[in-house]
Amino acid sequence: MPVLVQPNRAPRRRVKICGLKTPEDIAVVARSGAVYAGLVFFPKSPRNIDIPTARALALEAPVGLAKVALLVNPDDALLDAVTAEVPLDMLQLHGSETPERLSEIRARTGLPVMKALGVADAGDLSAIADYEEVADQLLIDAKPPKEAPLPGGNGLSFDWRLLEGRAWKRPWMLAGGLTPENVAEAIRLTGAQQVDVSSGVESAPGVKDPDRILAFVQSALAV
Ligand SMILES: O=C(O)c1ccccc1N[C@@H]1O[C@H](COP(=O)(O)O)[C@@H](O)[C@H]1O
Repeated sequence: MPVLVQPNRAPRRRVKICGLKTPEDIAVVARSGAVYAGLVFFPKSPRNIDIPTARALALEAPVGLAKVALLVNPDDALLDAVTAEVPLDMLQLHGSETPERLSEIRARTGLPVMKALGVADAGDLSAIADYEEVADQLLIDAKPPKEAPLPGGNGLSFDWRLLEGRAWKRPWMLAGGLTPENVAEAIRLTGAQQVDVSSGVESAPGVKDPDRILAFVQSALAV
């Protein structure tokens, strides 16, 4: 009898590719072995898409590719509009949402929430404890500089040694300036089992590069 499932051979590490805008992006991400596809709802971003486009992309995604909506301080109207139209598996909250607001969003949408937290130095790590009880996952990203136009997606990294040996209460994802060239080192230093990338797999802002997506996932899963 053929063996259809080989759980012991499935990589434990999970990769998210964020800022997908076209059916071709979805196809290459699905083929790459990544398990999360990020859809950005933030007008200032070069990766922003409207709700009908997001719906079409989400419907293209094969079973097994989780659709993650990236939102920045969304109000209830935006949450309702996005979740009514787009079949989603998780929300990524990349603004200054408080733990209380996170709980509200979780209850309102019925979706798991991943809270992005920016890190520049050791002092920023104290915020992790504030969210560990309410977030389903944490996303640890580089803190954007004050003048940065975006709260994330800037291709900036932080000192990964700050996370070395840390005990985590929640599943978490490492982000910020990851590339096919540096992701393996980032994983080794931080012990991250999940990694997220946007600008590091682009040929221009908002334009995904299939070869870089494939190289990124291959490097991340090979560690
Ligand atoms: O990708 C964006 O345009 C974006 C906009 C607003 C908030 C977050 C955004 N992206 C997220 O930022 C991190 C790091 O991205 P990068 O790899 O350094 O470009 C990642 O979690 C993206 O999902």
